[in-house]
Amino acid sequence: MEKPKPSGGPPPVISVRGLWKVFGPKADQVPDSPELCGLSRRELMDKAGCTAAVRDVSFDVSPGEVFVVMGLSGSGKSTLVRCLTRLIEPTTGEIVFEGEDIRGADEKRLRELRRNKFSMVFQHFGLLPHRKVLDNVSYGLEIRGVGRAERARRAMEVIELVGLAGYENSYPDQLSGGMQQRVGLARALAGEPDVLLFDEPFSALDPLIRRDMQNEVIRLHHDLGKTMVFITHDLSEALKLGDRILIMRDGKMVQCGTGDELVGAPADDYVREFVRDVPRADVLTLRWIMRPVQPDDALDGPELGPDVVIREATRAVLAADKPVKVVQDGQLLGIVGDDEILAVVAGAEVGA
Ligand SMILES: Nc1ncnc2c1ncn2[C@@H]1O[C@H](COP(=O)(O)OP(=O)(O)OP(=O)(O)O)[C@@H](O)[C@H]1O
Repeated sequence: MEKPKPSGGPPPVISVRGLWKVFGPKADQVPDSPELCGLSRRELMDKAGCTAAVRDVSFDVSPGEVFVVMGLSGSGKSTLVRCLTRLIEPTTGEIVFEGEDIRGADEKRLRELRRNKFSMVFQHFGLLPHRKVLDNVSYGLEIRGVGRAERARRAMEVIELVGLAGYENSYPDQLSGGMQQRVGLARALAGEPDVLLFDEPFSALDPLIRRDMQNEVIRLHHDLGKTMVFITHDLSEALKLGDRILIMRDGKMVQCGTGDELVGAPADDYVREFVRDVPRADVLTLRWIMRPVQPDDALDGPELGPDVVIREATRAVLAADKPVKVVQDGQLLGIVGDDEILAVVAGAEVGA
């Protein structure tokens, strides 16, 4: 099991350890059986009639983080995220949310958590067709027993936030797909959840609308700072939105890291293949290409931080007649010159 790295930051919002979800008649036996665990997907089905959708996954989500779960169809993304709120009951493992053991929660507490702490945004919006936008957005508040006037006030607030003011009295089928997904977003935000869970919310939208919606999520995240867990099978979406990305394959976590870690140091051939076509200069930072200082290096060149993306540093490095010093907190970490920049821009592999 890959151990999550300890972090010196605030305690995680969600902490998952050794999580398994196995479907099938002998599900409980699989996690503890080295023999069954060692079987391929096909063999496990033939031998025990089981599918291990999530296999021994561990990770932490930090407050305010956009945490992306990525993988091909069937890799276990939806099952993993549904296990977080026990919409799907895990087979074994630990899930701690804001310090509370979710697996120990009774039905009543789970309902409270799902209503008040988590909100989910789905691919197929899940809007109620006979209700106006305003009433769709305030539906969760209604279930919570919030009064009519307060519901309407809060719903209008989030309708404005997602750019739908003027459409509050429309019905869902009068709106485009992108607008319907904005209603889904507004509905998720209305209850002021601590965590937003997105299950491939933009997969059904056409590319331009999809880009708008991605930007909308970035803007909302910037404005509201909510913790988000976002499922996608699209690497460019993952890189655009995710502070960190967990890559799944056949239920297992293959790698969990920042976009530049996945691109600069893929854990295996599977991840390497995934990130192969990503333009390195757009994702990697100077940290990945700096070289140690040599005795004859001129040290009176310009300074840049190690987290500057190579694409943004290219002009400054090439324009300077001395190598650029990579400096953090007053400490010289390394040097970047024309050669290092050109090697990446020309497509050489870094860290592979
Ligand atoms: N209720 C279920 N019963 C049996 N097997 C299931 C069930 N739900 C999911 N699975 C299996 O678990 C595996 C993971 O499915 P899951 O839907 O989590 O993957 P995914 O990565 O979200 O895929 P997609 O992108 O297609 O939604 C698949 O092999 C799927 O067939």
